[in-house]
Amino acid sequence: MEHALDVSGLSMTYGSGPGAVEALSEVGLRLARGSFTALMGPSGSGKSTFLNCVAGLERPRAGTITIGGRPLPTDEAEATVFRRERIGIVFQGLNLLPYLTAGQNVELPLRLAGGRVPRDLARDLLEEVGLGDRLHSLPSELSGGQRQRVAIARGLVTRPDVLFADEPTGALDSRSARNVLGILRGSADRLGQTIVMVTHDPVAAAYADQVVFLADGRIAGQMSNPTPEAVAAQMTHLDQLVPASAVPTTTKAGA
Ligand SMILES: Nc1ncnc2c1ncn2[C@@H]1O[C@H](COP(=O)(O)OP(=O)(O)OP(=O)(O)O)[C@@H](O)[C@H]1O
Repeated sequence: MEHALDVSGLSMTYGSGPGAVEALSEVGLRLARGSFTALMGPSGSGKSTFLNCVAGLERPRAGTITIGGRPLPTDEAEATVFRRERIGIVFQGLNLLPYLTAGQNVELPLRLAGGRVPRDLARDLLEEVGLGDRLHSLPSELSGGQRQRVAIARGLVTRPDVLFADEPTGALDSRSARNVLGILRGSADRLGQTIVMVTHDPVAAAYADQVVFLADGRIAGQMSNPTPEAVAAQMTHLDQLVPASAVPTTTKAGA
C-alpha cells in the first residue's frame, strides 16, 4: 500500500566535532492516507527537527522521505516547488501576511505556485473552518484562534499529501483550541487529509488516531486510539520505554 508519508532511517546532526548534537537517529514512520497523527516527546527530543526535515525545510544527514509516493527532492529549488504543491504547513513562524485579507492569505500558496485559483475556493475553505463570513477581514481584525483557522485553511488549499502542524493550539485558550482540533479532525474524516501534529498537550493528542512518541531523537513508542489519560501516563514514563523495534505503521482509526 502506498503511504501518504514514508520515512526511513532519518538521521539529523547539528554541528560537528565534540559539540555535535544528534537530533534524530534512524527514525522511521509510515502514515496511511487520511490518518491524523500526533507527535509527542520531551523538549529537545527532536519533534521540530523531524517536522522540518519531512516538510523539506531542513536537509537531514541521512534517510529517505517519500510523500504521496514521491521522494522529497534533495535539490533546493525542486524541494521548494514540491513543498508548495504537495505539503501543507501550519507552523508558528509562518504567520499570515498582515496586509492580505483572510481570503487572499488562503489563496496565496496557489498564487505562488502559479496555479489558477478557482473562484470560490477561499470562501469554501474558510467555510470549512467556520469563517465563511470573514473572507475580507484582515488578520488584525481576527482573534488568535480565528487566525489559526485561516492558517489551516491556507495549509489545505493545495490539497496537500500531508498537512504538518507544529503546536497549532499552543497559543490558544481551551475553547479555541478545541475548535481548531475539531477542524483538523474533520479534515481527516471528511476530506481524507493526512495530518501530522506536534503537540505537548495530551488532550490535543487525543484528537488524533494515533500518537507517536519521540525521545532522544528516536521513536520511543506508539499509541492507537489515544485518550488524554493514557497519553499523559505514557509521557511520564517515556524514558522507561523500550525503543520500538519496528517502524510504526499507522492506519486510520478503525481501518
Ligand atoms: N539549529 C540548531 N542548531 C543546533 N542544535 C539544534 C538546532 N535545532 C535543534 N537543535 C538541537 O536538536 C535537538 C532536538 O531539537 P528539537 O527542536 O527538534 O526538539 P523538540 O522536541 O522540537 O523540542 P521542543 O519541544 O522544546 O520544541 C535538541 O538537542 C536541540 O538543542
